[in-house]
Amino acid sequence: MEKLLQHINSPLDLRKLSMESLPQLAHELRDFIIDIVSTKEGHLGASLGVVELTIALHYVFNTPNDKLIWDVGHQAYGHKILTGRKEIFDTNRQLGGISGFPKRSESEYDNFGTGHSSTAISAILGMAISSKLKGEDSKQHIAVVGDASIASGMAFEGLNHLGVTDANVLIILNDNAIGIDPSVGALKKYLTNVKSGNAKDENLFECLNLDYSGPIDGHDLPLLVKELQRIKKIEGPRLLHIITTKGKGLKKAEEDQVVYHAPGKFNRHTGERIKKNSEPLPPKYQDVFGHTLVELARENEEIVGITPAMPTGSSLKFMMEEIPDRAFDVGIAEQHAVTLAAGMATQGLVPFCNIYSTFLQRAYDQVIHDVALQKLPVIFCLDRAGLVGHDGPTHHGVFDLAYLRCIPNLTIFSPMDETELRDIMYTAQFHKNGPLAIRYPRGRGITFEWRKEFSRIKIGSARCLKKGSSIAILTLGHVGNMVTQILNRLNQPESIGHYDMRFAKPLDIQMLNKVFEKYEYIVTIEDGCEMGGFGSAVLEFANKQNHPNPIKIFGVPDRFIEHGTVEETHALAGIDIESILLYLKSTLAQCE
Ligand SMILES: Cc1ncc(C[n+]2csc(CCOP(=O)(O)OP(=O)(O)O)c2C)c(N)n1
Ligand SMILES: CC(=O)[C@@H](O)[C@H](O)COP(=O)(O)O
Ligand SMILES: [Mg+2]
Repeated sequence: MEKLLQHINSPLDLRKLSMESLPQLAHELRDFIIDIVSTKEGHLGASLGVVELTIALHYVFNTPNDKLIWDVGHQAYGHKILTGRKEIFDTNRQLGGISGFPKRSESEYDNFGTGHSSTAISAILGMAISSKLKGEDSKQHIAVVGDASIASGMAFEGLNHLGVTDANVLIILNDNAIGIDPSVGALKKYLTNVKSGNAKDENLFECLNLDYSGPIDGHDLPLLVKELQRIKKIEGPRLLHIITTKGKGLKKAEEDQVVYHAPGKFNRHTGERIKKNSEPLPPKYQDVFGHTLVELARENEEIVGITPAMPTGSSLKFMMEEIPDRAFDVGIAEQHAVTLAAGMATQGLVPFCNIYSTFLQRAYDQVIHDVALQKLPVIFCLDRAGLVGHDGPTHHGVFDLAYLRCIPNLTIFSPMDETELRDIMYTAQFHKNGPLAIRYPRGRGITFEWRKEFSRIKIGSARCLKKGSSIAILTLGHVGNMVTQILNRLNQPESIGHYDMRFAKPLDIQMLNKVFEKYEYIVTIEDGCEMGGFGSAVLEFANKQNHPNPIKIFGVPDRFIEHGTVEETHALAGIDIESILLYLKSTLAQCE
């Protein structure tokens, strides 16, 4: 049979198809997504689950004139393929290729850039109000929001406003009963009741003044099209509740929805995941965090763990399995997670609040107002700090050092390896003098034998790893491991000293004074933004202490870094081995 998808280069082509041929197109679209993601990697389950919805939306609505926003955007692969990016979809998330999320600069069909969750309702309402003000009354505005994302505070703020407007907005609640990990909370319970017909009389969304319809089967394409055509004619704020299966159409992905959220490479026929490497590798920082927390929590009953919706990604799941009473997945609720931790800390608990660096941006005021101002001993474990690679600029954890360093009472540590991570976690439970943030990257460390006995780290203490004579390299965190490779490629490695500073705040002033007196040139390396980060802290120190040494800062420059492998994104940011070597060679030449 001739493929339908090959003739679809835009929704205009799609709209020429008969209703009867749409299920065939859905089948092909699903296959296409599976084909590419099985080799190129990326988010899988969410896009497979909305194949029918994607087709129905572009079939019924007049996109891009009608506005469509995909919340989070990890489910928008079908949308990308149907809106002119089929031929380049194999570049998804690769350096120079298309983004894994909707992006305004990429297509007129990507009405709003997403990546972080729960923004779509506010953004679509903004567009709808703008349409009203411009007199474009017939324009439709649609936001697709998942069941986990709609439970977030920001989504509720949007719904609360939406319900008192007459804006032409349709919210599609895509309810698959799972986020990355199973959805949590009272709203999940409510949605389960609605689906099973056990909800009490009042409908939550109707109470919020939305014209509610559903729940309907989100894989029944004719039904979806019919329902969307009906709803399209209604004015004002509406919500359609659809039920879908994450991973739909690939058995393995339906069966193991957590793993197949983003499974890596897999066999496109069987769904079996392809193992990357059989060589033993050092552990992931995430696993060291997860296992260490369990070890510490077994000994210290005050320890609690918190994650906003990332138990698997952060490895808090280990504690949730072993000590469920003291480990909390609060859903996509970063602000709540931080203030919850603050509340617990007031009562003497020792909260380890694990949040991806990029998602802590959501809870900045809570860090300042609820935690630091009250000097509460909350331990922030900032996962995915630095450049994260293929997720790109929405997810790079590069701003944390700058946005945390300026907050009084807050201590900031970054481990260079697994042992340091364990030791600072051990130390953190005794640190009662305000919050402590521990930032570490996505992925593996360097130490195989990491389950060593704990030792306590002195707050504000740096380590000298190698003495030198003319250039001191000061590093913060895992990026410090680059220095060994750099030294191996230099003719005069003896001229270079290396210091693992560990604390971005407080700095080890004693050590720094010695370093600035001994060495002529100072180089700082970090994987955070160069403005306001660790290098800036060293500059401020030098300025205060009147040290005249030239200081070169290697950090992420003042622009958003695109997606690619971690190595590629480091090179884009100029914090890769080659860029640092270039600088060191020319500086060493001046020292001669
Ligand atoms: C603010 C924020 N916190 C956490 C995440 C990580 N995250 C990405 S997708 C996801 C789950 C979304 O679940 P749901 O909205 O139900 O969509 P589904 O994946 O089921 O389609 C989470 C927690 C995020 N993108 N943004
Ligand atoms: C879409 C989203 O926000 C998450 O799925 C994110 O991509 C997870 O990142 P990790 O793979 O680093 O856990
Ligand atoms: Mg979901």
